[in-house]
Amino acid sequence: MGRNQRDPDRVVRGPGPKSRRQKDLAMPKNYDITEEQEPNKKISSRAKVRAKKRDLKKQLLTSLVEAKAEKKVGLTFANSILETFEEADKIEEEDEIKEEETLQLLSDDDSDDMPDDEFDLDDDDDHVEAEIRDRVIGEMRGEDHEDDSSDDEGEDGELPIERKTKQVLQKRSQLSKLVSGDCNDNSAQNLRSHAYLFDKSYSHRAVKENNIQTNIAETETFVLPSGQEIEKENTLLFKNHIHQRIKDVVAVLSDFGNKRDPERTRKDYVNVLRKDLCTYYSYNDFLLSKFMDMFPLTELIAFLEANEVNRPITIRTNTLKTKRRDLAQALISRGVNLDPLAKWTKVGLVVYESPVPIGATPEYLAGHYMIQGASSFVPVMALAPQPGERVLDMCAAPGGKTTYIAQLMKNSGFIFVNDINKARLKAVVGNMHRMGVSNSVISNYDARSFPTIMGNFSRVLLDAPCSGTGVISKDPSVKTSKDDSDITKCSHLQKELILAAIDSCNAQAQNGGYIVYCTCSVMVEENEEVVNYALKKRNVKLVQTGLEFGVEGFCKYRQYRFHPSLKQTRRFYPHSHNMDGFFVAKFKKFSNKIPSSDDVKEKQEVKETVTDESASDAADPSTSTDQDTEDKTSKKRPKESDDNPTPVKKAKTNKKKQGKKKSKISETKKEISEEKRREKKS
Ligand SMILES: C[S@@+](CC[C@H](N)C(=O)[O-])C[C@H]1O[C@@H](n2cnc3c(N)ncnc32)[C@H](O)[C@@H]1O
Repeated sequence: MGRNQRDPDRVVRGPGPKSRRQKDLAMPKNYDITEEQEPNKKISSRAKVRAKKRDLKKQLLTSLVEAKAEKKVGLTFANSILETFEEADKIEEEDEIKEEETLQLLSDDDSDDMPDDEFDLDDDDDHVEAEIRDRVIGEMRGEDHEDDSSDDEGEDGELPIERKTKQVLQKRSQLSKLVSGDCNDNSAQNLRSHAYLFDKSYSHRAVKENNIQTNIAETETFVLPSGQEIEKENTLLFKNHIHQRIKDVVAVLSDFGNKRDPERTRKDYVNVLRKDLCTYYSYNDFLLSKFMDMFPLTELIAFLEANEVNRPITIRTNTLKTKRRDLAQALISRGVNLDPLAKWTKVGLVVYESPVPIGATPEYLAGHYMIQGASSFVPVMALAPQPGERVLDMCAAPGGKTTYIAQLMKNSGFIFVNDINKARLKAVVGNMHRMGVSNSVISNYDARSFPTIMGNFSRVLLDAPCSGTGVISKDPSVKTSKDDSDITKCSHLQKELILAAIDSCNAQAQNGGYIVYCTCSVMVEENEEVVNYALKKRNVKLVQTGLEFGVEGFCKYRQYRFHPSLKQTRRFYPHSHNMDGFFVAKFKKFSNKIPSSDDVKEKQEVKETVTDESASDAADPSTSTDQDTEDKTSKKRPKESDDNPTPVKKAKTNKKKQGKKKSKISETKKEISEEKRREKKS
């Protein structure tokens, strides 16, 4: 029976598909057909599949437009995808006609001239899709369109449907290439995931075609995706979805009054955002929450993004052997593309491109430069070691900063180079030899005991072991491997090391008495908290680092309240300074006496009462050089009788005359001793 013929005996059971179809014309264009939205409407599984495909096509088209606009894909490639669309559509059309005919043949319910499956509400969406596609094709192709249609004549004996299927399969392999490529870019990533799904969707069609037209090799039909491929596909789709939600939630949080859902609190949004950021950037909840506490939203995203990107390769000229200009010239003649690193350094170079490995050039092997992140220059510049001085590098391996210290000291005086890790010390020895450093002594101690071994240093550098939260781009394992206890452990060790560093330094050293503390962590517990602890426990004060850039350290941070002079410390971030996250503090030691616990308490109280004085002191820009700083501090420095630091010796309790103390302090002291007495009794 033909599709237009009617059975005169047929009983009409209700409105035919045509009338139902007319009702649907009133639907909005972007109406999405799901059983949920229209529970009574019975939708065939085929219609659902087609609706899904339409969605995929739309997404692919959108991604394609984005990727093309951002020049992430070439015109030829864009064209090939669009052609795949066209071919796939043609196959689909022919397939539908065939299916209609089959249905017609099988069905005896043919009161209307349309098969049931045809009223699948596609038309409006199809029009929209066709419009988008035409627009995209127009935009994409422009004048450069290369017409490669050559389907007038088929190969020997090939039916048109076979030919088209083959073409689709060819295009599919092009799509697969795109899908399998690596990408960091969002639009390209979108395009890939959509292309992948689209490709998969048409793979099934290709299999179907092959079942009918069996003269296409079986291996070309459908390749079952591997577990890895499926995983990759799911990850890509999932990531795109999460990324979009992050953007949406950030948009709401940035204009909360207007954009919020009144039913939801800010906390609800923040919780969703935190989870999504953890998933998208692969952090554990602990670390991400820490970063969320530290940065405002937009800065947080910038920080997380910066952690996904490698820092520029930078090198430091070894002025013991060459000049920066000569080194640059030598490397340029080897085809290296480089530039001076920044205005703040006269020895740094940034390397953009190199045809030879930058760690294996003759200049490198001859020790003309050190490959060193820009952030590693900073603490040594703050330390400002002078020729002829006695300097200690407490945690030195592999010796990047030590070699810089040596060159600033013009290979004179002494550098004591220590590290607890013997294996890492081998790298120090290698670097010293290569760089021609001859003023160093290498030791292998736990630096916490260093004051009992040696003292009397003019300057001490403590580049402390840390959680590495500033160098995530170098070591992404930090994202998931650190928890609260790691940070606490680091902080504890750092506090012990900083006291040892201060105790190894001689407050009376000529032009010296400086300690630089630094970490490649951005955690407050490892930075400001450690510095604040040292301020309480020893006779040191913070001075300016002499660095022109970096952001001030925290004086107030959540539950913490630090000494106001903490603003003299400097923080460096990957997203604002394009260098690893870093923290630097410079102390001036003004007495070799180690305060007793009573003194510490007293010191704490005095500090609280003289807060404002310290703050104005800290803000004084004239403290930018060592000499200036020392002059300033010497005015405040109490008279010393003990010129020679003997760190092993325990300092005696320093009893000051009660009469000179402010009444407030003595009152507090009384209270403390009262409390002690009460404790003893109880
Ligand atoms: C951040 S790295 C130092 C990097 C080095 N300053 C440089 O620029 O090449 C920290 C170093 O501290 C060392 N370290 C850890 N605990 C130590 C301790 N208790 N005493 C001495 N060194 C220690 C580690 O072995 C590690 O080499």
